[in-house]
Amino acid sequence: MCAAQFPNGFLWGSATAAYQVEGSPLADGAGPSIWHRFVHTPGLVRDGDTGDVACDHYRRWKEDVAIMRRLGLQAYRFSVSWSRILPAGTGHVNYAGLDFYDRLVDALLENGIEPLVTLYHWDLPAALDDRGGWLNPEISKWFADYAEVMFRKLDGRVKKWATLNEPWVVTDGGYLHGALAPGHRNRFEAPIASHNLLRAHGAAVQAYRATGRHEIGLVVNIEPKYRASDDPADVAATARAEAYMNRQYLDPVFFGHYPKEMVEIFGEAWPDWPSEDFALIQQPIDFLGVNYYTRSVTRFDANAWPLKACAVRQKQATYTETGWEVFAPGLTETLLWVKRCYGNIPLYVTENGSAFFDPPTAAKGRVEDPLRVDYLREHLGAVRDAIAQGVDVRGYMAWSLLDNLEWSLGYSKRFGIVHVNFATQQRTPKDSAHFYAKVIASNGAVL
Ligand SMILES: CO[C@H](O)c1c[n+]2c([nH]1)[C@H](O)[C@@H](O)[C@H](O)[C@H]2CO
Repeated sequence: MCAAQFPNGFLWGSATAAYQVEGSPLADGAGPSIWHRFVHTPGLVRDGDTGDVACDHYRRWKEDVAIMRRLGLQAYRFSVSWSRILPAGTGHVNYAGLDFYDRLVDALLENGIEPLVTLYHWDLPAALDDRGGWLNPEISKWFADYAEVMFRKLDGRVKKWATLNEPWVVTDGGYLHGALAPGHRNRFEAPIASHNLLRAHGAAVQAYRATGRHEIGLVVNIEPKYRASDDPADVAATARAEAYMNRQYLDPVFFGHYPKEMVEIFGEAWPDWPSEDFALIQQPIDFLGVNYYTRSVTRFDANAWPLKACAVRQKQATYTETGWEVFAPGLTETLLWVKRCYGNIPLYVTENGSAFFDPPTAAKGRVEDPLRVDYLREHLGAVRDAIAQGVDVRGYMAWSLLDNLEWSLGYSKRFGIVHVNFATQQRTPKDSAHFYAKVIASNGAVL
């Protein structure tokens, strides 16, 4: 029997997000986003870091496309900054902003690199936040109108669209715990923001079906929950955690209802949703993007709000700089779980990667990152194992192409396979990039 392998046509790429790499947030008529506001609010981002320059990708995009070409990337997943396109979030279109993405897409295609475009990767126009943002039910129309501008401009050259990146993180970070923009801590707001994110997703998919000729999907983060013991309290806590992080978005999209645990988790803060909303949310999608980083061994914790569950640190495990256990089998399990629970919808691993401290360059022009090479090798093996067990995985996007702004953690955590010297903006492919290039060239055979 031949060794398990990746199918012909498997799409090998990498991923970034607008606010994390572009810089120049207000250039050429762009409006501010909630992240521009958040980073310029003292005390919210480590070391006072901002995305004002980031990786200067807004100006160095040609150089970055050339790096992708040299690495042999077949795809590049990036996000569009809504407030570059519609500075006020609705109304006037800023054509200079559109032109940036128009040129980027053409350059990618000229270099044989397929663009995968995420419409929303957390950087809501500040002007819409002033109108309630994700708490305002009108945002489903605002988002669909913005999406239509992008579809009209790029559809055809862009053949894979994702509406949202990780609605769970947007909600949990931005509205429940407050660590991310817009920094709210309100258990009554969180369900409303989350529900409106899903409504907006549905409205954008509906808009795409009217004019789009290719594929559109949703990107979710999935963190498999392993119970710490068979104690009923731990079993129940694990079920709550799985519902809250992993099923809260997939159940409505695929089944038209929320997991029953949501009422238990949010109590009086969980509204009765209008049934017509689920018809909007449940628009059929063409693929699902899965972002996987780690697992969580979960136990009951009476003090953990609002889940009453927490993760248990694993003694023998390796942990990344972001405190995440390295656990590659969890990626296989996650891909199998999606197939088992939601059917064999085409899947892309739209993010997978690790933050490790990169030692000073051993030799000029070289950045050794052995832990990231190991992480990449183990997790690509996990994808191959899922494919061998019948999961329709069609691509893998390494997070991230470049070291970049890790949101509230600033530039303190490096996920890139390409090192960025933020003082000089010099890019240096790390050993992990050179390893990934060999994986791509052999379609995974070198693993
Ligand atoms: C909770 O982990 C999430 O799956 C997740 C991890 N990550 C993400 N989501 C975001 O999509 C990226 O913008 C982050 O830079 C990246 C690394 O933190």
